[in-house]
Order: sequence, then structure tokens, then C-alpha cells
Amino acid sequence: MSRQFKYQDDVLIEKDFNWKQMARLLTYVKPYRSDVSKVVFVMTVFGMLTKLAIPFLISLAIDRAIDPKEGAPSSGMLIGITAVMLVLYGLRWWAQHYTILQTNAIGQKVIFDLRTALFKHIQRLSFRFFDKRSAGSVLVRVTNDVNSLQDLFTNGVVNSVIDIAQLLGIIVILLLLQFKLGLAVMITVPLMFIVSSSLRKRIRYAWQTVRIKQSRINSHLNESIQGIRVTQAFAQEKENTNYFHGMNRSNLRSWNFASALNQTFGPVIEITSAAGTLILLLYGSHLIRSEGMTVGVLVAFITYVGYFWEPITRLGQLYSQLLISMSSAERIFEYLDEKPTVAEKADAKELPEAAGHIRFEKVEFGYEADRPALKGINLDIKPGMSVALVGHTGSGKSTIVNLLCRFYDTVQGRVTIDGVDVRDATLNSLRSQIGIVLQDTFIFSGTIRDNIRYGRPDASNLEVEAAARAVRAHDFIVQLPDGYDTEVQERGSALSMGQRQLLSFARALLADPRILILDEATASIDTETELRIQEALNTLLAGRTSFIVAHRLSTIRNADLIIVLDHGVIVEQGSHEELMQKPDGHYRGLIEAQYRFLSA
Ligand SMILES: Nc1ncnc2c1ncn2[C@@H]1O[C@H](COP(=O)(O)OP(=O)(O)OP(=O)(O)O)[C@@H](O)[C@H]1O
Repeated sequence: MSRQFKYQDDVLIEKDFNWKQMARLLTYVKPYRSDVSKVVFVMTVFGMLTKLAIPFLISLAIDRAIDPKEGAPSSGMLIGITAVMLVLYGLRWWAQHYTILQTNAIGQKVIFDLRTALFKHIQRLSFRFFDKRSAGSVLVRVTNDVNSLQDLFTNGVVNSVIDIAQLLGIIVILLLLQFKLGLAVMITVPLMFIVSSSLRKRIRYAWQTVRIKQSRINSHLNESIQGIRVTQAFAQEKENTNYFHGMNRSNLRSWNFASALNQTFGPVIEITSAAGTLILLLYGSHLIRSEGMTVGVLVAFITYVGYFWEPITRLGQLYSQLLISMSSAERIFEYLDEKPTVAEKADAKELPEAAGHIRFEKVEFGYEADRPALKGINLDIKPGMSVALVGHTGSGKSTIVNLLCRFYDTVQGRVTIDGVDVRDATLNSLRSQIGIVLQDTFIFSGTIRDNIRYGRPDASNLEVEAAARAVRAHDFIVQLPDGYDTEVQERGSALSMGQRQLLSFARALLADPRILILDEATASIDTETELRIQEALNTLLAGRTSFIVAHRLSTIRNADLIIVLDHGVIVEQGSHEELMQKPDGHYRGLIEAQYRFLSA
């Protein structure tokens, strides 16, 4: 099997059954507690009591109407008892129908709430969280893990309350009907619990393994689909398929194993139940002979004991369901407990409309503790200035931008906008004043118009068009089949790189941020598009403080200030002319290398 893929962000979480966690899960049911009480009430009164009354009525029918100890059999009484039983069956049917409808509705609402809460939380998590996880594994938690709780909430919660009530009801009835026989039947209960509890841990572990394998499959699937072009270009389909096949097979094996273990619960209960019936028949017939117990009572006992195992079997199944759900719950709570590393202060202030004066003061930063990405960065950018960040790959250009947007926090030093430390401002007020145009423009599904409007959803159609015209995107948009209403396909794959760039310029212009960050595309484009993009850029940058991770010579030359980075340190800064005058300067070296490359 190929060893090129590693998806190890999910590890087995092996803990004992956790009541605290169960209580936490139940808090999601709390808003619907009045619905739950209604269902439990209906099911207990109309479902359970009617059910429990029936064996009693049968024993009554046998001992009083069919074969009474004194007097003649009575058909009138028999008809009366049967009629009562019919009414009880009707009531029971209605109660069951009501319970199924209601428990489904409650379960769905709880799942809806949980999924929304999880999505909302994940949206707020910082870049650091996503650095460590694949998109696929995050996806699994919002879909599979939440789904696997569905059964628990749909049937588990309500049924367990009803089952426990039924179990207690039957125990009381059995003991009241014939105390000794009742006790004898219950001897088998502890036996069953001992056997089944030894299975619990193994079952839980097995299901966790299944989830982790499914999560890896999803991660791989996600990566394979996103990278399909590269895979096909390098003719790696076979390798990829083999790897997937291996993962899939391993998942199948784990699933079969877990499922087989799970199935052992049923037989364990059945064997114990058979032992119970055996005790009942042997000891019951003895009691009839020696203590004058009636046949009716024995028949009622047999039916009650049948009912007795039912809730126990269901509670056993619920328990294994609970074990499965617990591992999903643990994984969901792990995410819900993840705190954004970039957190808003409790007393964070709204950043007032920024003029765009940006300072970096003795900034130190590293993505990992022992690998600094920026060292001793000092910058003072006046409002309206355009700054080009240049330097070798990995020199720290994007990191500067990440700190300015507060996607990460500095390790030391501070970043200020108009004198306000970015950590003292609310994230929303900070980021809404910063526009970002990334190299790999993210086009969302929807129309071209929706995409331009992304940062300012209330913009009118006229404003959208004006923005598109200003950045010279209008001409190509109107040539699309439905103009501004053309639905872009997944991530805008039908648009050219240049077109996507222009769209993102329009998006940024419409949002009208005071500070603009531009990660310039590295791909070389034709001269005409280059010119058009340059003009669009001039419109976009006018009057804003801008940081450009610059690759095009024209952009770099036009910048008011050029910052040259090398291994996380600013090695030079100044205008193009100033920097070109340094004979052995870094900048001069970079530009000359680029000229050599272009003329080669
Ligand atoms: N998310 C991350 N986690 C860990 N290390 C990172 C992360 N992003 C960047 N780095 C590291 O930080 C350093 C600076 O990276 P940065 O992305 O700022 O470089 P850059 O100058 O923008 O490079 P490029 O021109 O290739 O985009 C590099 O050594 C890089 O490996």
C-alpha cells in the first residue's frame, strides 16, 4: 500500500462511560422537555398501563370466567373482559402512534440544534485549528457524528424513560401477584448484567475504530476530489484507488467486527430469558401443586415475564447505541470545547472607521514554538500608502498579512491600526475594514452578482455593476450566458484565472475597505490582461492603505514602499529607485533574477 497519505488527526478516545457527558448531551433535549414529558405521560398512562393490565385481565378471565374455582363459567363476564381488552388495545395503538410521531420530531429538532451549534462554533475557530485538520475530518463531525446521535435522540431518550417505568411496573406486579415466584424469576437479572457489561468496553472500542476509519476515508476522499486534476496529470489514479481500496476494506473489516460484537447482546438476553422461563415453569407448577396458586396467575406470569425481557432487551440495545453515540459525542464535544486561539477580549472595542495607519512594533511570531516565522519586525505605514512585500518563498510575506488581519496573534510585540492594538478591537470591526484579495480567489456557488456582493450583501445591482465596471470586469461578465446572473460552477472553475482575479477585485472594491491586502497571482498572464489588471488595481488601491504580496514587476515598481523580507527579517525597505541603487542589495538581486528569468 502506498505510504504517501497520512490522516492521523483522529485518535482513539478511550474513556469510561461518562455520565457528565451524557448530562451534557441531555442539555440539548432540555428546550423540548415539555414535549418529552407529554410523550412520556401519554406512553406511560395509555401505552404502558393498558399493556400491563392485559395479562391481569387474561388471568381474571381464566380464573373467574372460564374455569372459576367456585360456581359456573360466565360468558357474560368473558365478553365484558374481552370488550375492556379491545378498548385497551385501541388506546395502546393510539399512544404508540403518537409516541413515534413525537419522538421523531423531538429527535430531529435536537439534531438540528446540535448541528447548527457545531457549525457556528467551527466558523469562529482560528486558522490554527484548520492548520491541524483536514477539511474531510471536520466534515465528518458535522455530518456523520451528528447523524449517529440521531437514533439516540429520536428513540433513546423517551424510550428509556418508558422502559424503565415499564420494568419497575412489572417488577411490582410480579411481586404482588406471587412474591416467591417473582423473586425466583429475577435471579437471572444480575447474571445478565455481569455478562453484558463485560461486552460493553469492547463494543465501544470497536465502534470508535469504525468512526476513525470512516473519518480517514472522508479525509482521503476530500483530498482526492480536490486534487483530482493533479492526480490525473501525474497518472496516479491507480495508486490512489489502491490506497482507497485498502482503507475501504479496513473499514469494512472493522465494521463487520463491531457489528458482530454488537449482535452478541441479543443472544445473551435471549439465553437469560430462556433460563427465566424455565425457572418460571418448574417453580410455578410446584407452587400450583403445593400452595394452590391458580393457573390464571401462572399464565399472567408467563406473559409478564415476556414483557419483562422486552424493556431489558431494549435498554441493552439502547446501551450499545449509547456507547456508539458516546464516541461521536466525545468527538463533537472535542470540537465544541476547542477555543478560538484568536479570541476577542471581553472588553474589546469597535475599531472606529480607520484612516489606515498601520504599525508593527517589535513583532515576533512563529506558527510553531521553535520555528520563528517573523523576527523583530518594525513597520510604520502611513494612511493611503501602498506597500509591496517581496522576498523569497517562505520569507514571511503572508505571515505579515496574517498578523495584520489577526488570523494569528503575535508572540511578542504588537500590531496597531490607527494606534489601536488589533487585539483590543472586536474581530468583526477589525476584519470588516480590511479587504483581502487572495491569489487563489475563492468563488462561492451562486451567481456572479452574489459573488461580487459577498462582502456587502446589501449592495444594489447598480452598485455591483459600478464596481465591476471600475475594475474592468463588466465586459467579460456581460458576455457570459446570463450576464451577472450566470451561476458559477463549483469554485468558478469555468472562469479563467484573470477573470477570477477581476471578480475578486470587484468584490473588494464593493466592500470598500480602508485597508486592502492583495496576494498577487504568480501565474503569468497575457500582456493585455496584465494591462487590464494593472488598471483595475490602480482603481482598487486608490486612497487605501494596501499591502501587496507582490510578484509582478509593474506592481512592485508602483508601490510607495517596498519591504524586502528574508527568513522572517526585514532586510531592506524603500522605493524601487532607492533599493536599486544598492549594488549588492537583496532587492536588486531579486529584480535582476526576475529580469533574467523573463528574458530567458
Ligand atoms: N500554517 C502554517 N503552519 C506552520 N508553518 C507555517 C504556516 N504557514 C507558513 N508557515 C511557515 O512560516 C514561514 C513563512 O511563511 P509565509 O507563508 O509567510 O511565507 P511567504 O513569504 O508568504 O511565502 P510564499 O511566497 O511562498 O507564499 C515559512 O517557513 C512557512 O513554512
